[in-house]
Amino acid sequence: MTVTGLVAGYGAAEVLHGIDLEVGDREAVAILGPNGAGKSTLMNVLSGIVRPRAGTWRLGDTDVTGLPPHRLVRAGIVHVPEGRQVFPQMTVKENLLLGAFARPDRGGSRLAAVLDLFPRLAERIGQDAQTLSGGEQQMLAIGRGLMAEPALLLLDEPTLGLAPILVDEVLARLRQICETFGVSVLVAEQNSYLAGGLCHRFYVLTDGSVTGVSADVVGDDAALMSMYTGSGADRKD
Ligand SMILES: Nc1ncnc2c1ncn2[C@@H]1O[C@H](COP(=O)(O)OP(=O)(O)OP(=O)(O)O)[C@@H](O)[C@H]1O
Repeated sequence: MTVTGLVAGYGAAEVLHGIDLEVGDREAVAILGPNGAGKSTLMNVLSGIVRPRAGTWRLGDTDVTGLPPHRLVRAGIVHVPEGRQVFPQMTVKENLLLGAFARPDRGGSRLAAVLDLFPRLAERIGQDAQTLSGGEQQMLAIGRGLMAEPALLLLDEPTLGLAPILVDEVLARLRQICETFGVSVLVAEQNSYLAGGLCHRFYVLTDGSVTGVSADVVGDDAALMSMYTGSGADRKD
């Protein structure tokens, strides 16, 4: 995906002032940034929930700028929003099959691949989603996103509020998602150390703009903090 000059906001407030970024095929790319930087706004624009004021985004050769959410899903952009939004009174299997609504003919084979990726879900296939732990619900939300056969998966803070052991288990799947499913991933995270070892490339979102940074900067708390607070840091050019 290639995003160019994306501007978005709410009412009088402009939150994104011209975002340029790139996610390559089968790449896991992280958007890092402090609270309120605009990470969710970016995800919501790219998935059609918030309308942009300017800018374009393309998936491969296709201009998908401003399409409504259901058409973006069909085009291959699938959003797993912050907060593990599963259907609580439906089973794990029902939640997963709902994710395949755009491609019902291929739901069965996809289900097997998702259950291979998350064996915890396979063990709980008939259980209501509301009875899963927080980490298992997050796996279910990601699994449901994969059921739609995305080309690009947008993950908004997938580790928020999870116990450390489940954080590792969820994030360890990122590379596997790219490699096994042939999917590109754009993941928004506040915690750089979580994304550091797992993503291929990194951007920092501050003041409504993004800057590409190297893994070294991501691993350097002081450098990141100075970017977050606007006191300058190493750029990767
Ligand atoms: N629906 C909305 N209406 C008005 N302002 C909004 C709305 N959603 C977000 N904002 C504002 O836009 C700014 C960016 O918010 P956003 O949720 O995109 O940031 P974020 O980086 O995802 O933050 P966090 O890490 O805390 O989730 C904030 O100032 C927020 O108050």
